Amino acid sequence: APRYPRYTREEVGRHRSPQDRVWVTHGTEVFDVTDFVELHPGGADKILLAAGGALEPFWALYAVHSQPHVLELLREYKVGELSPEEAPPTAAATGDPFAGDPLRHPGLCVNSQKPFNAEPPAELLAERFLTPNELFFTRNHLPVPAVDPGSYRLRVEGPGGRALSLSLPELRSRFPKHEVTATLQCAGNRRAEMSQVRPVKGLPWDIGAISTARWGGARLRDVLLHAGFEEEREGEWHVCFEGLDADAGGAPYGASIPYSRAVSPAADVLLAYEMNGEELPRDHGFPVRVVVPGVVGARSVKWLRRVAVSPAESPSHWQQNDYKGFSPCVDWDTVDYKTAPAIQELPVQSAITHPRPGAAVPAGELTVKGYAWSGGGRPVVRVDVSLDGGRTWRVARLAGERPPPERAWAWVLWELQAPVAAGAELEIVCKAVDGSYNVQPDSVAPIWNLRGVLSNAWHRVRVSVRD
Ligand code: HEM
Repeated sequence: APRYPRYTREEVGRHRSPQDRVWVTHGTEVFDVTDFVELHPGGADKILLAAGGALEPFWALYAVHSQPHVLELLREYKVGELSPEEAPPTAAATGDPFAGDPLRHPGLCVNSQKPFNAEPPAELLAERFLTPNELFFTRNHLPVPAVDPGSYRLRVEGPGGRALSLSLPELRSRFPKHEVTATLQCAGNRRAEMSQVRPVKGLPWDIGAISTARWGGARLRDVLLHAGFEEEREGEWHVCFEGLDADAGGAPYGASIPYSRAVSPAADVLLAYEMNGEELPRDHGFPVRVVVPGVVGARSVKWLRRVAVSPAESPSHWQQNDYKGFSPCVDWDTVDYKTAPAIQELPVQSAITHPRPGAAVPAGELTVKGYAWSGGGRPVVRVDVSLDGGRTWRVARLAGERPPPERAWAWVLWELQAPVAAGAELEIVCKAVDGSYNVQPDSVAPIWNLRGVLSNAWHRVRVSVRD
């Protein structure tokens, strides 16, 4: 057998265009597929999304590739093997607190490198109900902590000093594993549209700061009851979470949820150690994260080190002075964060993932695709789609099974087919309705807010139909 040169993932990542050659990996093998790009039955644009990284997360979305003839074809393009002893740089060695961050898939659309914030390409977002882990949107506030699973301990505390310390094997063995399919969405999803109205402060997320996974872990409820806390508490209590990620001054990321949600068996709040059947990836909170279904992603604290029952909300910056909504009349000179509640359940949301803005689509039958979701476990009951800017409407077909009422934690994917005539200019619009008949606002300006959160106006995509 031929001996192949060894490459690091970083070296592979430098080959992302026909000019620099297009390299991809599959397993531990490296391929130069530059000459295949134009021959790809799925299109050159699709194959380029994987350029510089692993094919697996993309092929997980398109089952056509799990056929022997595809692997055979790939074998012709082999140029190397991945180095087995790829030692990542450490934060201590370089003085860069982000140097120990994991390697990411180059197909992600990056909004900020340090801390790392990235979303999957919109055209792939709704291709599958479960988002592959490598493509799941990543929202980090700080460097990714390096956690040794052997010495990891989760502390559970309350007033009066009641404390429990759990190792990873204890968390896995003492509590039944509970699985929940839940969508997480960042409060800033679709912020880019809001900044077109007036500038806002924050990462310019497109429509991809939302993803869905099957999470596995212990129920927070079971852990709290095991630690001696009761089913109900008089008055307003909270459960505060702290991560192992900390800023330069040592302050950890933190957030809290109401006690009633934390102990409710119907709320399905998890201390998750699995994501889509695998251990949590480092970017998603290895070894343990909170997953609060139906609630803004900011409360699903990653790299969890401490759970504390408290009479007050988390004192963290991100609970007190961020992730809150304000009137369009409030600016940075007048804002008073104490006057608004922390965002918990999110409003109803939907977006078009296909076609993309500015596309030139063929005449004939057009397929419009997208996602829809609502907070608080409210199911999406309908998605309306317009091709003429909202003058006339059709009802999209919702895919998948109907979730149990009040526990609709995951998005629905929807699709609409409609005939379109050559030369037409279309303004495609979508809007979702949830089980409480909440609807999305028709435009962005009336919900504009200085931090660019809760951006859920009708999603509009302009395309032209080719002659
Ligand atoms: C080197 C990498 C790749 C190879 C060798 C490859 C190969 C192929 C082959 C042989 C087919 C036809 C399969 C059949 O019908 O029997 C196919 C179809 C397809 N591929 Fe890929 N592919 C690659 C990467 C990708 C990526 C990264 C994506 C998506 C991001 C993708 C998306 C598609 C789609 C959507 C089709 C179906 C096209 C259709 O039937 O209309 N492929 N690919």
